[in-house]
Amino acid sequence: MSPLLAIDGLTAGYGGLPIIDNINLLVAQKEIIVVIGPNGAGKSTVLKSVFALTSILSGSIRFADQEIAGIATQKLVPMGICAVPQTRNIFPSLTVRENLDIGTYAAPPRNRAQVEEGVLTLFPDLKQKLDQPAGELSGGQRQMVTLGRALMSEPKLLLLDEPTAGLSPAYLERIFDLILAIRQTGITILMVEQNARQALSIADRAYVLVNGRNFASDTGANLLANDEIRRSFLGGSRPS
Ligand SMILES: Nc1ncnc2c1ncn2[C@@H]1O[C@H](COP(=O)(O)OP(=O)(O)OP(=O)(O)O)[C@@H](O)[C@H]1O
Repeated sequence: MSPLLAIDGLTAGYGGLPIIDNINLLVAQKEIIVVIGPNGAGKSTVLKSVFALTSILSGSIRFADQEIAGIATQKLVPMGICAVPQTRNIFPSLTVRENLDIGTYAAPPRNRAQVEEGVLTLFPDLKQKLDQPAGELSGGQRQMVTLGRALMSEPKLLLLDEPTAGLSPAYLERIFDLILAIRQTGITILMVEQNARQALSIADRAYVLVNGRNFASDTGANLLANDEIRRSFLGGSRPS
C-alpha cells in the first residue's frame, strides 16, 4: 500500500529562504511518526510545509497519492489533513462546545452529533464542561479542546506540533495516552515533540532532523536503543 503522506526532496522555508533542505519522510496509514531533533532543526517547518504554511522551494508532498504542495490550507482540511499548532489557541470566552464547533467550519462532518460523541468518548473530561467558557479550563484540558477541535474535522492525518509543551508531568502522560487512543480510531499521526524519549516510546517510526536535514530514521524502539542517538538527542543514559 502506498504511504498516506510522502515527502520527497522537500526544500522549504520562509520568505524564499530555505530552512529545511531535501527532506524525505514517509508516513504509512495509521502510523504514529515522530520528528525529533535539536532546537531550530526545522521540525515545525516540516509540519508547517505539509499544512501549506511555508514557502516551498522544491520537492514534493504527496497525500493519498495526490500532490498537495501548493494547495492552500483551507482546501487541505476537507481533504483530511488537520494540524494542532504549538500555540494551543482556544477562544477563552467561547464555550468548550463552541470551540469544538470551530473545527467543523472548514470541513463540516456528515454527522456532527456522532463526531462530537466520538470526541467526548476520547476526552471524557470535556463532557461536563461543554457549556463552560474554555478560558476556565486548565492547560491540559485546553490541549484536549484543541485536539478535539481538530478531530471534529474528521481528519485522516493529524499534524501535532509539540502537543505536550508546557504541560504538567501528569498531563504529559495523559496526552501521550490520548495520542495512542486517537490512532486506535484509525487516524494517522505525524508529530513533533521535545519530550523525545516518551515520544519515541509511542512512535512506530521516527525521524531525527539536524540543521534542516535528515540525520537518522528508524523505529522508535531502535532509536531509543541507539547509543549515538541517546547521547546526542536524548540526554544520555538508557531509561531505567
Ligand atoms: N515564520 C517564520 N519566519 C522566519 N523564520 C522562521 C519562521 N518560523 C521559524 N523560523 C526559523 O526557522 C528555523 C527552524 O524553526 P523550526 O520552528 O522549524 O524549528 P524546530 O526544530 O521546530 O525548533 P524548536 O524545537 O525550537 O521548536 C529557526 O531558525 C526559526 O527561527
